[in-house]
Amino acid sequence: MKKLIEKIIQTKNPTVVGLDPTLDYIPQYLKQKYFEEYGYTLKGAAKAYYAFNKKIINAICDIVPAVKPQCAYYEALGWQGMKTLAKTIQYARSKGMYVITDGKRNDIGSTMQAYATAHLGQISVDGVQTPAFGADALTVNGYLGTDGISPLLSVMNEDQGIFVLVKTSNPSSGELQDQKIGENSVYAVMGDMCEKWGEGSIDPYGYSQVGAVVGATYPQQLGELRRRLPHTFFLVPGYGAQGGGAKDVAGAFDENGLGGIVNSSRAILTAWKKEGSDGVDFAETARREALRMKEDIISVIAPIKG
Ligand SMILES: O=C(O)c1cc(=O)[nH]c(=O)n1[C@@H]1O[C@H](COP(=O)(O)O)[C@@H](O)[C@H]1O
Repeated sequence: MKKLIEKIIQTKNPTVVGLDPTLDYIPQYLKQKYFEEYGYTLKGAAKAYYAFNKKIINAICDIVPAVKPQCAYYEALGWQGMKTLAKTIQYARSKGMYVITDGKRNDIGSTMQAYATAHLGQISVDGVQTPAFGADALTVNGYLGTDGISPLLSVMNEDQGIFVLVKTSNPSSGELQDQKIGENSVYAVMGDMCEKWGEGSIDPYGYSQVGAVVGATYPQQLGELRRRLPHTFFLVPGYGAQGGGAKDVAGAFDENGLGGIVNSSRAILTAWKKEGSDGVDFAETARREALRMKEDIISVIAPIKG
C-alpha cells in the first residue's frame, strides 16, 4: 500500500471520502441545471452526479488522500452511471487522489480475470493496452478462495492494491463472519488468508498490497485483527453515518499512526443538509466535515510518520 501510505503521510490524514452519490444528496440548484439541459433522464442524473463529484473532489483533494466511489450508486443509473464512475475515477486521479473503487468483486478465476482487467489492469484492444476504469485499488470478496484473488495479484502494479472483506460493518456481519472454524472465527481465517496473499508484496512501511476491510462498528475485532495481521492495511468503513466514532477506529492503527484508512461517505456528502442550507456551499461544507473527521481521528492515534 506504498502509494496510499505516502499520500496519507503527505496529507497527515488517514481518511477516505466515499463518493456514493444519490439524487437526494445533490442540491437542487445543481440538479436543476442538468435536468434543464438533458431532461429528467438517466443522462441528466449521471451528469449531475459527475458535477457533484467534481466539486467534492476539488474541495478536498489538498487535504484528503483518497476517495472511494462505490460502484452500486453508479450502476443504478445504467451505462450513463458507469460512464460517470469512469470519469470520476479519472478526475480524482488527475487531482492527485488515490482512488479505491468499491466493487466488492469476486468470481471464479476466469471471470475474476475480467474484473481485474476492468478495474486495475489494462484491456488489450487489438494489441493496444488501455485502462478501462483504471483505479488504484479495488474492494473484493475473498470467499471463493485463492483462485478468485490470484488474477488481481498478477494484474496489479506495485502502486495498486486490493481490500478484501474480512469483518464487515453491517449489523448482520456476525451471522457468518463470527462463526468458528476450529478455534478461529471466520473473519480471522479470512484475515490470515489476506496476510498470505500479501506475503510477496510487503512495502517499506511493512504493509502488503493486500488489505482488509474491517468495520468501525466492531472496535474489538478491529484491535484483535490489527494485532493478528501485522502486514495487512485496513480500510475501515462505518465511521459517521453507521455510528462509528474516533475511539472505535483507533485500534486499526499502529505505533506510526499508519495501518488504516477510515471511510466516511454520507456524513460528508450530506453535511450541507445538517446545516439546513440550500446546498449552494455543499462542497465547502464537505471540506469542513472532512477536516473535522481528520482532526477527530488523528487525536486518538499515534502521530503519523513515515
Ligand atoms: O467495502 C466497503 O467499503 C464497505 C464494507 C463494509 O463492511 N461496510 C461498508 O459500509 N462499506 C462501504 O462503505 C461506505 C459506507 O458509507 P457511509 O455509511 O455512508 O459512510 C459504503 O460505500 C459501503 O458500501
